[in-house]
Order: sequence, then C-alpha cells, then structure tokens
Amino acid sequence: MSMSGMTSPAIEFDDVRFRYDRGAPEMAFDAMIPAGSITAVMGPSGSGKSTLFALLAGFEQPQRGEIRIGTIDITRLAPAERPISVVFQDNNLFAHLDVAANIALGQGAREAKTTAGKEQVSDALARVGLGGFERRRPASLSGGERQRVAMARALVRAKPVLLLDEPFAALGPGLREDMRALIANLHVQNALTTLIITHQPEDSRAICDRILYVEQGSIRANEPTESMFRRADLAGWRDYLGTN
Ligand SMILES: Nc1ncnc2c1ncn2[C@@H]1O[C@H](COP(=O)(O)OP(=O)(O)OP(=O)(O)O)[C@@H](O)[C@H]1O
Repeated sequence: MSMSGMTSPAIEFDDVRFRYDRGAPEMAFDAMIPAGSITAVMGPSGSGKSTLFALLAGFEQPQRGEIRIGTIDITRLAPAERPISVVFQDNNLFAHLDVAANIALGQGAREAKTTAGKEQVSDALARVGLGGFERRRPASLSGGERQRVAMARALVRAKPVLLLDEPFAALGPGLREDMRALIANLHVQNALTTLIITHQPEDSRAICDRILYVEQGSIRANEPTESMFRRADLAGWRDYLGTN
C-alpha cells in the first residue's frame, strides 16, 4: 500500500474564530502550514491545541472563518469527508475486536471484506513493525504496540493529512525514539502533511521541521523549529519551555 501519487497539501486557518459556549473565551486561529511539513503543535495546557485539532478534523465547527486543505474549503465538511486521519492519545481501540478488525475500521465496509483490503491491513501492520499481529486483542498489547495499531488504522485510511495527539505520552524513552522514527518514516513515505501535539522539545527537535505555538486560544508563532527555539522575545514560550 502506498499513498504515493498523492501530493501533500498545505493547511490553512483563515481568520477562524471559535468558542465552545457563549461566554467562553473566543479562540482565534490564523495559520498557513506548508504542504509536506511535519509540525509540532506546542503550548501550555488548556491553550487550545486539541481544539485546533477538533476544528481541523471537523469535530467542532468554527463560528467564523475558513479552513482549507490544499485548495479545498473543508470548513463545513463532515469529519469522514475530510482528507484527514487522526490518532488520539488514548488510541480508541475496541477491546472486543482483534487487531486486524480494529485496523479495518479505517477502511470502507466493502473494502474490508476483499482480499486486497485484508492485504492492506497486513501491509499496514508490517509497516508499523507489527507484522503477524492480526489476531491479537488490544488487551494483550503493550501501550506502544497499541499506539502502532492506531497508526496502522490511520495508514489504511490513506489520507494526506495526519494528526497525532500526544503520540509519545505513554511511552518510555526507548519506545519514544522508535515511535519518532516510525512517524518520520511514514510522513516521508506517504507524502503527508503531519501535525503532532507534543509537550517535549526533544520530540520537536528530533522530527519536526516546524513549530506551531499556541497560547490562550491563539497561534502566537508558526515557524521553522530551529528559529523557534532561538526566540527569546516570546515570554510565554520561554516560560513554557522552562528556560526563563
Ligand atoms: N468540549 C469543551 N467544552 C467547553 N470547553 C472546552 C471543551 N474542550 C476544551 N475546552 C476548553 O477550551 C480550552 C482549550 O482546551 P484544549 O483541550 O484545546 O487545550 P490543550 O492545549 O489541548 O490542553 P492540554 O495540553 O491540557 O491537552 C480549555 O480552557 C478547555 O477547558
């Protein structure tokens, strides 16, 4: 299975405004995320990182503004219609389904029944380093293996935008490095535009070419990783990194 032939799209938040409830603070997102980039979304707890993902994936609707992927305005599209795969932190595997069936949820119902569909599942498993795990149940897997199954499910969806919500959070140092390498590989092999929520500067430095810094419901910076780590003018960013 390959997503080659697909070109990775840019992502644009054009004057997007959002609030959860009347009276809640309004968030304002404006950003151009270049095609093919792998971007770390960083910022303090409660700053709006998950909200940014929810708007992009279509789980929340902005009150104003437009979100584009490539040339497509996705603002009003249902989540399933968007060219996006999301891997959540708690990876949402179904305990009563085996690994293959969990991954097949990323496919169409018809596709999942075909030989080609089954091969696609096995291929995705092999690509995340879990070849032969088809019949295992989620309960029998380690945290890192479960994350990989969730990644495989995102892979069979074959969408050009990949959103990863704290993919390293539950992993120890060794597994963390493995997961970084896996993400970096999949990003390149599949020509993805990838966004990763992480609090760890090492993750961003290791595999992300850009950083999107969110603070109090708005994007305060959106630039290459190297220059971002040199910025001394953003007090919130220095506080966040603990380098003040
Ligand atoms: N469903 C919701 N309804 C109302 N308010 C919400 C909802 N989800 C999040 N919020 C609020 O919106 C703000 C941003 O939350 P969000 O989850 O986007 O932050 P975050 O940057 O992802 O935080 P963390 O790093 O802790 O996951 C917070 O003040 C949060 O309480």
